[in-house]
Amino acid sequence: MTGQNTDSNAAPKLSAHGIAKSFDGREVLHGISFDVLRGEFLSILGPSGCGKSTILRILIGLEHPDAGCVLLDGKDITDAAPSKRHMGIVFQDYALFENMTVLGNVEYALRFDPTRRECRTKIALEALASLGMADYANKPVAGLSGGQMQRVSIARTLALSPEVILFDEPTSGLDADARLALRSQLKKIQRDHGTTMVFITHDQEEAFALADRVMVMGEGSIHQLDEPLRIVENPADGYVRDFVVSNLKAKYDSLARFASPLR
Ligand SMILES: Nc1ncnc2c1ncn2[C@@H]1O[C@H](COP(=O)(O)OP(=O)(O)OP(=O)(O)O)[C@@H](O)[C@H]1O
Repeated sequence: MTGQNTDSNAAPKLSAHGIAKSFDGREVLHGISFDVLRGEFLSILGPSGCGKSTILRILIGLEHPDAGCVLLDGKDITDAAPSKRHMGIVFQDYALFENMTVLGNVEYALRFDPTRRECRTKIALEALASLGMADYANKPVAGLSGGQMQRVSIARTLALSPEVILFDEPTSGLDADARLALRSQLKKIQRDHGTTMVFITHDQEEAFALADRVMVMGEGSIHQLDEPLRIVENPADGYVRDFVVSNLKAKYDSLARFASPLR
């Protein structure tokens, strides 16, 4: 694996060290280690079944690793409850209450936070505004498009001011226009809020369009972690070249404008 950190002086926000995980006697993660830098957008790219969601679930505490540890700001949180990790997660299927309004959904989680309960409507409206959904606040969720529902779901996570947001293929149910709109909103949130983001996808173009760095996974292991252009210019091995670079190149001949010739 190459290119762990772009700045060796930057303390990582989130780290995974030697994470291993088996299900039913089959090891699906083989001692994975990586850092996510403060305020960074890290895309985790890999084919279906390679272990992307399992990593995310371990980072947020929905699964416990068999070996290894998770650090947040250098502190071991491997055994901490998900609610104590200062992280939010956004799933592909939105997980909204369809019988409630847009505002009701975003306010819901804030009701359980004594420090924010009183001003939950203001916080929820600000989060919805960040996603361009403030005008929909009083509409029922049931009538929204998939892209709008996903934006509400992200606003609900953002309202809790997580230090890290994990995204589990949030665009895979959306059409091309909605995907593009959501991508630019995520980048804006990253810029405006300085939130550290980890985004998993099996779509090469999406991973490269969004990320400060991309982590390319094969079956349960990391092949390369680096900045997008560096991966394009210097794929670590044949797998990265075939799964990522050739794929991108086939999709976009224009890639040749900024990449050196593929070897
Ligand atoms: N709770 C579980 N019980 C048994 N097997 C599991 C469990 N969770 C994941 N797996 C298996 O672990 C492997 C990795 O799954 P994971 O969902 O992490 O992959 P993924 O890369 O996110 O795939 P996809 O892109 O299809 O969601 C798969 O073979 C999956 O079937």
